[in-house]
Amino acid sequence: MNFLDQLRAAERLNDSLLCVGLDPDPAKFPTHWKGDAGRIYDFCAAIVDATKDLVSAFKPQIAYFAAHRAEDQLEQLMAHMKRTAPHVPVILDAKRGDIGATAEQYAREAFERYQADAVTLSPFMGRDSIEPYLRYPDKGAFLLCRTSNPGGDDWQMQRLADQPGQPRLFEHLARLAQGDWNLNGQLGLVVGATYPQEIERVRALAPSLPLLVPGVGAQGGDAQATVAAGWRVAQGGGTVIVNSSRAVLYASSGEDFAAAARRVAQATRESLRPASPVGTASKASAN
Ligand SMILES: O=c1ccn([C@@H]2O[C@H](COP(=O)(O)O)[C@@H](O)[C@H]2O)c(=O)[nH]1
Repeated sequence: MNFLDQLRAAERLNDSLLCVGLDPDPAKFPTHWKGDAGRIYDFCAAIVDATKDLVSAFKPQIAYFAAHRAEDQLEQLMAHMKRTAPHVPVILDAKRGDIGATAEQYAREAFERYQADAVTLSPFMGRDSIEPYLRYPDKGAFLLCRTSNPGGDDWQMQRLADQPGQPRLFEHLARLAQGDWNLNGQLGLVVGATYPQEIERVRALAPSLPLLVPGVGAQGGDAQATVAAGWRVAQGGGTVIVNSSRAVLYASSGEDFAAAARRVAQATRESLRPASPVGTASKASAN
């Protein structure tokens, strides 16, 4: 099963557009584990176990593991997710971007070492920096397009004078990802929930691509506006994968942290309900 099929199956099974982000920060761990980087696996596995029937995807952010020399715990966690939640695709948030030869190694890391189903990439170095990931035909790749942070304006909102209509950089990228760059239909785009108008614009330019949307929860993005702007499955278009990390992970600092995470995940899933049921499949999207 390829990444998109896996994603749509998980959305339907769990009736959800929510992605729980796994950003383990030992300084924020529950009191009994606080500051203990040796508990990264235990913490994340407990969150996975508590939410695996509520999500369409999980998104571990690699920096939170690498910073604590916890890559072995990330490998363990990936294996845990494959074993206990095989129906939930895992997007490795690595934001890689480098020349082709180096990208080949990053692709091996994401897809062979960690067994991720999809990866996030920075498209700044162009098409040849993306191609090595697309050689894994069942895997997905999400390109940073209109990110959730204020500094995204610095590049992504600039206009390209030599393109017809002088599109903004993020608009140009959305077109490329929907078109020429998407060799085997593996690409998606990252668009922040903090900019619903731009989600709508990206959706217009990339009607069928899955959009990974971080920014609800701790960053204050509007869940309902995100779904209204980006979810087009009922019309035969693309879906949204709406990520929340800190708001779920650190819902409680007590021993009840996993139960509290589950409650927040449940409430967030509810806040992401589209007008038609998540499982809606039009003719086009069922293909
Ligand atoms: O534009 C982007 C791209 C990626 N992220 C990542 O998503 C999560 C958000 O975490 P919260 O705690 O829900 O704010 C985090 O891993 C970021 O690296 C993003 O926020 N914005």
